[in-house]
Amino acid sequence: MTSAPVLDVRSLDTVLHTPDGRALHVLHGVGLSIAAGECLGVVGESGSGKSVLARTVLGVESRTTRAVATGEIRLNGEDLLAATPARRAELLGTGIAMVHQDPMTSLNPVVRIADQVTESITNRRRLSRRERLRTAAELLAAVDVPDPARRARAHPHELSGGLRQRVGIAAALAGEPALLLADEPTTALDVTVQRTVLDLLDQHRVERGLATLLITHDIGLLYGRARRIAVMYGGRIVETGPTEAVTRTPRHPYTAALLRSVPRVTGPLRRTLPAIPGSPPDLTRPTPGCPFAPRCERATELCTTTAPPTHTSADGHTADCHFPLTEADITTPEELEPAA
Ligand SMILES: Nc1ncnc2c1ncn2[C@@H]1O[C@H](COP(=O)(O)OP(=O)(O)OP(=O)(O)O)[C@@H](O)[C@H]1O
Repeated sequence: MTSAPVLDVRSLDTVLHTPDGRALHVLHGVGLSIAAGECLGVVGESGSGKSVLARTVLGVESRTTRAVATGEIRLNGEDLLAATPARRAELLGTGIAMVHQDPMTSLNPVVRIADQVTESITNRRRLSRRERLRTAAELLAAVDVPDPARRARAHPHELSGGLRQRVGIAAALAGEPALLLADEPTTALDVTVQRTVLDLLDQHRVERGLATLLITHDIGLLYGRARRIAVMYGGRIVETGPTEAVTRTPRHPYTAALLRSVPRVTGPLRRTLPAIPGSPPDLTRPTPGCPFAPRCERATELCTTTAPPTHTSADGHTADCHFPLTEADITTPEELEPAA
């Protein structure tokens, strides 16, 4: 990569302080970077810390839980963890924008679409009602919302789920951010609508040179979209590298298990999907070793007592594991076909 990354995260730890007085150490030493126009796919099971990572980068907390982040988050070189609250607020929408899982929860039901789509613009300068409607219609047209002038006057409940997600994307793009965080942006949508929404995100990423962090629990969605993948487990990035390398020759046993649980699209019509035995780590009981050890077939005592080293290949493929898989161990390539 020659250009400086748009997003550069190093040694990021996030601890959540819950209203009942617990301190949950969710993110551990997370590092990643995304260049302009690049899509990084972040994949992992439920509870692996993907959303906490996105919220930490965005700089927003849930209403009840205070988040304390340490390490480095740089946006075009600017140290966000050292930025003032006023500066972070200024960057919301204009530097970093987020597309949420369920647009019904991120859109305000009683506010007209035009006012929501133009919010990151009107936060900075006044627009007349007529200007808001015209700008919103342009933004909606750019994300292929049919009849945009009429939709700009509507409220969220008057639109289908797919159109609401397009409104969410229009609102995210309105402030011309450098970085887009998309947290399971199509989970709430029908399978047929999912692809068109992901294609739309791809189109704007390429056209605008947007750095995109695409969060999903479905590794199959990332084929052909993400140049690189980061696999999260227990709040850590346990494997990362070019999509092709990570999916064809996974090094971490967790990634291999995740890949085995992707539905195959060739061969016999149905087979039972292997779930990964065991459950995700309990954040209230941190382990000194590898968080995946209790579920890993390859684990030895070393794995439960000692943090795993990072193995790095020349193509930037890394895996944090005492006993990474080798070519000889891998059985997934013949089984895996990119999701159609
Ligand atoms: N506001 C909160 N208060 C307490 N615990 C939280 C809060 N938000 C997240 N957590 C905990 O942090 C951990 C990581 O959660 P996170 O939502 O980031 O996972 P995820 O990988 O995004 O999962 P999913 O795919 O289900 O969205 C979980 O154990 C979760 O229970």
